[in-house]
Amino acid sequence: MPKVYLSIGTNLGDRHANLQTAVDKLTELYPVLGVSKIYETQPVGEVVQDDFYNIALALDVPESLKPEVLLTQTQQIEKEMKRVKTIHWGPRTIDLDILLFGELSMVSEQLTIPHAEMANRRFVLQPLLEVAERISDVTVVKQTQALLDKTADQNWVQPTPYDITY
Ligand SMILES: Nc1ncnc2c1ncn2[C@@H]1O[C@H](COP(=O)(O)OP(=O)(O)OP(=O)(O)O)[C@@H](O)[C@H]1O
Ligand SMILES: Nc1nc2c(c(=O)[nH]1)N=C(CO)CN2
Repeated sequence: MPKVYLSIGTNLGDRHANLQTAVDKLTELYPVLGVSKIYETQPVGEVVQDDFYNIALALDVPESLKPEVLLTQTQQIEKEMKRVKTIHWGPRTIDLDILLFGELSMVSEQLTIPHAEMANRRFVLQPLLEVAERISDVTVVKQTQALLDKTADQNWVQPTPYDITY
């Protein structure tokens, strides 16, 4: 069964509750293999906005699952959580990104996998490394560690004492 890694971010409202709600909705769809700690992270990009909470998690998905279907499901969760699209890269209740989908590498109008920006984002790589370590995914640990070592992004990423339950 392919492993899918997602990144989830929020910087509006009750950030801990937003992450927990998104994970609860995902557990109704697929078994969750592991979740990182919650990280508080400095906003990346030009927009002046509040700090984010970010997590990464791993899902066990069926071989038959098409990435486009997963995207529709993650976008449905965003909709249900009343994510309102306003400013590009601006504040959001919840944002779910597909980072890795098994061994798949693809670029289409809708989807780029692995995620196009992940290599430059400490707020993605740090939680991804942690969850890959938690589930002993040696390949992803190695790849992610190499990317983290290279990242020039200086924005801070710090673990919070909060955990997601699943
Ligand atoms: N790996 C991926 N995971 C999720 N979405 C992706 C991925 N690759 C491409 N996309 C596309 O990115 C589009 C925009 O995603 P999203 O709304 O999260 O954008 P953003 O980078 O957060 O910026 P914006 O502030 O413009 O919304 C989605 O509609 C989706 O089609
Ligand atoms: N720290 C942090 N910064 C961001 C984030 C995010 O999730 N975390 N998401 C963004 C839009 O995709 C833009 N900037």
